[in-house]
Amino acid sequence: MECKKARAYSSSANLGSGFDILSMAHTAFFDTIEICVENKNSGDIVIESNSNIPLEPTKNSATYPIVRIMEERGIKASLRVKVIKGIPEGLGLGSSGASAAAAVMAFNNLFKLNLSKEEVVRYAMYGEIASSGSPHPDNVAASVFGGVVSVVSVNPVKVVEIPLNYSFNILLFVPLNVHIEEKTKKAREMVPKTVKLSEYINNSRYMSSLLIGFVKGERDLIRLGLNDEIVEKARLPLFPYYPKIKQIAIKYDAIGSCVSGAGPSILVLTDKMTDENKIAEEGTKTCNEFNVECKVIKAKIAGGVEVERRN
Ligand SMILES: Nc1ncnc2c1ncn2[C@@H]1O[C@H](COP(=O)(O)OP(=O)(O)OP(=O)(O)O)[C@@H](O)[C@H]1O
Ligand SMILES: N[C@@H](CCO)C(=O)O
Repeated sequence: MECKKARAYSSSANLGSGFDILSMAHTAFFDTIEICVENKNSGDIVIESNSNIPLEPTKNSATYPIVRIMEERGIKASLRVKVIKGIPEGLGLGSSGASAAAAVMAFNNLFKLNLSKEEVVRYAMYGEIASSGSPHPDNVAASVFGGVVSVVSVNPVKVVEIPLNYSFNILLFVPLNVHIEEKTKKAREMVPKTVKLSEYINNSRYMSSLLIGFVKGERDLIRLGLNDEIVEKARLPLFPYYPKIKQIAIKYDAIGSCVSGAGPSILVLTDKMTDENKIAEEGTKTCNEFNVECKVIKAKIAGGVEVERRN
């Protein structure tokens, strides 16, 4: 029986005002997906997992993309898919997206499809439909490409890797005692359908500042760019502790802070000027004030999805 394993890292999407556009992969956590071909004459998929995720192939973000690839390309095979979760689910860390990215990459390798990275993203987006009902491309793009990415087009999928000329570390405030059923689906329903022109202009300024800050290596521009007047504001009830954590981050000279994806995790970018310990100490106290127990994870920018080489 032939098998392939792939690993994909966690991600924080919606960087600043980059809702559904800007995302970064980080080393905080990773998922591993192993796909084995049992035979090539039927199309059933059996899922095994170490975590409490759906085991119905069309409901699991790792396997729904595989179902769609097999349908689209007329591939018949009985598969055993092991979803080894390292990324906690429903916390804004791109858990569903990483599973999808790793599964598509493993399948791509197993069946020698030679998919481009953007085709891997296109198929992995089906995984986000399975988990949240919408094919948002940002988490999967970061898990596939690594680094910081901008999804500049979805039809066709076009992903641009952002050159980073400012080195930074990452702190993530990850709530341990928060579980919101279908969190991203609910969070997407909270986003307003229309916005004020002034909010649109300010958010466009922030995105411009963030991108230029990353490329030119200008700390102040990155800080200014990590703001959002539309989506974070609309979703604030999901993470009421965020404004105070953001203030603490700036007080102790972080580069900046924003919500990680649809939350409830919070992302803080730091460098040598930052007092990370004070941010961690006072930020976790802030979580406690809201009856939330936050764990602080230190991480760095991660690479893209990788097929594990059998030694
Ligand atoms: N392979 C999978 N990995 C993680 N979650 C999965 C997977 N398959 C289905 N799900 C379901 O998707 C939901 C988690 O996805 P959701 O989009 O809400 O959050 P997330 O992907 O963990 O983080 P983010 O907010 O960054 O998208 C859970 O209800 C989970 O049961
Ligand atoms: N852009 C997506 C990311 C989910 O992590 C959303 O905010 O719904």
